Amino acid sequence: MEPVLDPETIFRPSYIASVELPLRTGPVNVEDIKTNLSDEFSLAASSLDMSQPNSFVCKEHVQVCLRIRPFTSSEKEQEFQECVSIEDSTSVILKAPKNSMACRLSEKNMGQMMQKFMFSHVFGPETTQEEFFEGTMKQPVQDFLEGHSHLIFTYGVTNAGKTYTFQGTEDDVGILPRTMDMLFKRVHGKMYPEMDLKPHRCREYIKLTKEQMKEEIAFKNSILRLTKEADFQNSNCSKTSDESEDLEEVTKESEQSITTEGSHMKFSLWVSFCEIYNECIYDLLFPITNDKKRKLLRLAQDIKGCSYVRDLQWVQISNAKEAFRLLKLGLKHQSIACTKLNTCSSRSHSIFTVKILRIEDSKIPLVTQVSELVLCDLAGSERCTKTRNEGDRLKESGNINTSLLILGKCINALKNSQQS
Ligand SMILES: Nc1ncnc2c1ncn2[C@@H]1O[C@H](COP(=O)(O)OP(=O)(O)OP(=O)(O)O)[C@@H](O)[C@H]1O
Repeated sequence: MEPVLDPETIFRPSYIASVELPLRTGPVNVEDIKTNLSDEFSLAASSLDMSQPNSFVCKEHVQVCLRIRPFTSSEKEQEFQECVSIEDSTSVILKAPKNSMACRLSEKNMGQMMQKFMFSHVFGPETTQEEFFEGTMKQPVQDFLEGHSHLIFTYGVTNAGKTYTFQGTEDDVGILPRTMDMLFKRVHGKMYPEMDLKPHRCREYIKLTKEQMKEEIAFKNSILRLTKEADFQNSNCSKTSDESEDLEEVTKESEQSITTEGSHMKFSLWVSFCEIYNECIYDLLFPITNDKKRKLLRLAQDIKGCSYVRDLQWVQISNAKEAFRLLKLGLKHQSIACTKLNTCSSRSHSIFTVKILRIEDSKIPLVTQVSELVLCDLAGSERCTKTRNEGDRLKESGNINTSLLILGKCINALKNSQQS
């Protein structure tokens, strides 16, 4: 069914923000999640050198890119096309839709109101998935491989195109599968073969005993077996590529593996996938307990005060295909429902995290660095018309507090990067 178009909400840009996290993140006070963060924002902003124009961007700690999706066929029939115009590669002009209340009011008072917005980069409707990946993700992925942590998130109201940008479609995959493909192409031939070193808490790692390693391998096998069952034939929401054929096209440059590392440097890659749904955190890779309930996870802090999700499963992956299989398994468990504008709307914030252990592979392997790449697809704030998951009582997401948790992480990163 075609969605009902609402002139007040028709301009639906989506944003992708990329935050470089400092090597050591400082404490995130879990209680702060419920506080008003506007003060924090101004604090972080005031600690920047504001004599520099646009100093967020100058220092390159935060990049905010705007992607404007093409109009759908039903939108084309409406008179919305003139609402947004791209001025140049970093700015857009917005006008209220002609028949909207905002337009009528502004015309009455002072003529049609226009607003200009600036971004790190603006991507127009003709931008392909490949071009968008090249323009936004290639550098962060490269930095990540060199040991810098990054937080990437898509942000926008329902139907803006966040999930399309994040996951993509079967024919044209989005930034997440492309990221995994680039990562594995780069570390090709340099994978650490054992599973004895595992990320732990925030940026730590642990050495597994032989017994623990066996358990780890058994767990990985059981998860991968589950992924075989996780096809999307019964789902209306098949959003990812089945196999990695499309990914062959990802940047030619990315096909070169890392050559700058010492010959003993190896990489161990681990992923986790969770969602925040109505303020509760669930593991998307291991969601069902014996009593068929989803296990609720909690935020915790390590001794340095860095926050992490306790008991979240980390799975070691050996190639991009394994990563896609885990992504698909997780998506099967994600909370999805209908909104007025999107029949297949993500109702939770999904967080896919990749951790890389850089390992000096000598007689006694030594982890020299743990870095993380956090990819969040934030739910658009909108009331649902019906839920997909039977028995769901809570039908709304886009929850303010959980969004603030992620924003809080950004602020924290900003503050720390000012200090360092
Ligand atoms: N760049 C694009 N090119 C073509 N189609 C797009 C593009 N971006 C989004 N779409 C289409 O627009 C619709 C809405 O996109 P999507 O589901 O990604 O929105 P969303 O922001 O994730 O919404 P929600 O928050 O409700 O989950 C989908 O049908 C999607 O295929």
